[in-house]
Amino acid sequence: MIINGKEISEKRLAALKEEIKTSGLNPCLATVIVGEDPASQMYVRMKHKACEQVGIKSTGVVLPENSTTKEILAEVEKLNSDNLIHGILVQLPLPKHVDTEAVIEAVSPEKDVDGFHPYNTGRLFSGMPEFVPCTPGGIMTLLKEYKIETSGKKAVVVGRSVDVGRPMAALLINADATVTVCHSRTKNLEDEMKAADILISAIGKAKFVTAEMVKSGAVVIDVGINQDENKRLCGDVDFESVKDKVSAITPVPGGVGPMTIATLMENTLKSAKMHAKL
Ligand SMILES: Nc1nc2c(c(=O)[nH]1)N[C@@H](CN(C=O)c1ccc(C(=O)N[C@@H](CCC(=O)O)C(=O)O)cc1)CN2
Repeated sequence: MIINGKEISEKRLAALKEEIKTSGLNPCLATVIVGEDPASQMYVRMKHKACEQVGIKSTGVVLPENSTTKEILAEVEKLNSDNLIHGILVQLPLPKHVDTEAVIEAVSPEKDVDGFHPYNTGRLFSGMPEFVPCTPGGIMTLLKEYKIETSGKKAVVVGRSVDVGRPMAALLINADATVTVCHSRTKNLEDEMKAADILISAIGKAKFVTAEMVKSGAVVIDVGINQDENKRLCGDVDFESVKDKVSAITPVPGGVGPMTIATLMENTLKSAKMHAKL
């Protein structure tokens, strides 16, 4: 089975549009982008377009590549204190000279729709999630939509990044899976991967995962955003070799990516609802 993230994200966005229309709320998302990385510019454009699609207001702060950490923090502070803004996201990666952790920590936890602030990661790891990072959150939605059982399953997450691998592991633990996190220092990576009922690949290497590395009937979720030898977008998984061996697999494009954006929209509405109660 091919897990169609594009279709599920469209369905979720349509439901969100209806909910916002009747909610009486005026959710608003602010994006911050530093520099001119074309991929980051494209993702930010996609986020503003999704806002328009569902009826969320959006506003964008664009800062030059050579902005200092202090200048970025000042912009984030302005957004924190603007009562009309419910969600703030700083597009990552930031330029190398910027203190990314300081910027992430500067976003008010109540507006942290990316779920990257230590307050929100702490809540997630304590089993009391509030804002969940959008990519792993979107993956959990896909698993639920396709009725893929997690309880008691062996899940292997390859990658330990703060934005994907770690929160993914926490979400799977919260969903009663038995979770192994693998990374660049893991011994016998292939053996670990082959033991997985659910394999989440966030490695960042084009077509790294081949059929020999996955168990028959496993569920394979591909978080990779890479380019193949012909400069075409591809995932971490060699889709053609793996798809016939597994019970379910996400394609790239059209799998996890669209769910990242749909989850961001859901988090923004959630934030607007929380602010309305304050
Ligand atoms: N502040 C954040 N920065 C980044 C995040 C994030 O969640 N918050 N995630 C990624 C990039 N990202 C969103 O920002 C993102 C990546 C990919 C997609 C997507 O829909 N991809 C499509 C293909 C699009 C294409 O044609 O290239 C797909 O997979 O089908 C959406 C969002 C890093 N930074």
